[in-house]
Amino acid sequence: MKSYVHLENGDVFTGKWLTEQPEGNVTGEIVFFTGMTGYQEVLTDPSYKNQIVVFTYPLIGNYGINHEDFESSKPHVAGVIVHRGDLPHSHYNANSSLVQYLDKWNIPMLGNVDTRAIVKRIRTNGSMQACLTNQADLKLAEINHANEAPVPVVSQKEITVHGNGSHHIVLMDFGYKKSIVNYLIEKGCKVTVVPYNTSYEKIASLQPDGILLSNGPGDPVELLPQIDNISAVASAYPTLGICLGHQLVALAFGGKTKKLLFGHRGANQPVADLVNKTVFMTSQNHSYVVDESSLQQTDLQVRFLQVNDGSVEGLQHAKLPILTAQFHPEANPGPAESSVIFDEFLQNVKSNSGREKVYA
Ligand SMILES: NC(=O)CC[C@H](N)C(=O)O
Repeated sequence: MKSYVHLENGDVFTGKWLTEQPEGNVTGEIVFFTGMTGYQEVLTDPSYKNQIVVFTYPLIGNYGINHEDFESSKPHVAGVIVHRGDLPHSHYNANSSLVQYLDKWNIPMLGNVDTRAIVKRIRTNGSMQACLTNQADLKLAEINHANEAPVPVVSQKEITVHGNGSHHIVLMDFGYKKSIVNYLIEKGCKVTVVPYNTSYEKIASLQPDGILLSNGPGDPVELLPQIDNISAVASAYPTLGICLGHQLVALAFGGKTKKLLFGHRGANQPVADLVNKTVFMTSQNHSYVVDESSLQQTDLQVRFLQVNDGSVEGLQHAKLPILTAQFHPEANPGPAESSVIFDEFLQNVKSNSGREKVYA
């Protein structure tokens, strides 16, 4: 039976279900990921909540699914589009196939799709809404189905503590990837993960040495009701913002964000560090960027730039120990060379230790 990918602009592509076929139509924003590997991390990164991911590498699933590479406890993507995704897998660490894993969570995967043609269309028309379905004809309203704001759904509801190192980092969870916590623990931190809307007062009562504003799904502007709280927290402690966390710092200190035509998602995105005069390869997954022109009247300075399109990839504050990265210094999937960002953050944490916590 033929199945279809309908794009918001009217384009239709055919495919075949490689997983159980879904009960109804599956809608979401269609985006593409260019890494050759890393599908397990992508599927379980909460930043992909409500998105349909097209994998550009034509052979997905060939090393199966293992116990170690999850970025959270379950997959968050709305659907998956591949060229081939059901060939037998082989890896010493694998304990299920990609198809078995997706079926367990009722996430549909459409295969035999001309993924290159879809990606070319997204690159021209921009990211858009899409629908995976058995129906050859669909009305635009059925494709343009709005999804609920994703951060309140993916952020954890309880406070949890991880590791027992000597630097205490409070991570505000907008949809965090496990690798961020693992990195901090490896570097000698105790990490307290708190829900995205935890108040400044509650965070202060935890006596953090530093704050990590995590990655997460959706448009940063959806979190404007939280922005005064985020500003109070970031102004009071050495802070590192990653991806959505970076965008939230920009909004909290007077900057603006805007949507890229088709986003950056992959494992070979070059970034220039304007302070250290270096270029490194990074792992990325974002649709939105900080608008450089909006930073002029603020205390935020551009620290990192995308080499391919010149967009803002990170910031530092002129007076406060605040550092941000649009890319993922924790990598997973992808190159780990930008993990030095964690060292710089922890240096800020150490330099601040023993001082009054509140700068104001
Ligand atoms: N990985 C992220 O944190 C993504 C940030 C934001 N949701 C974006 O798409 O730009």
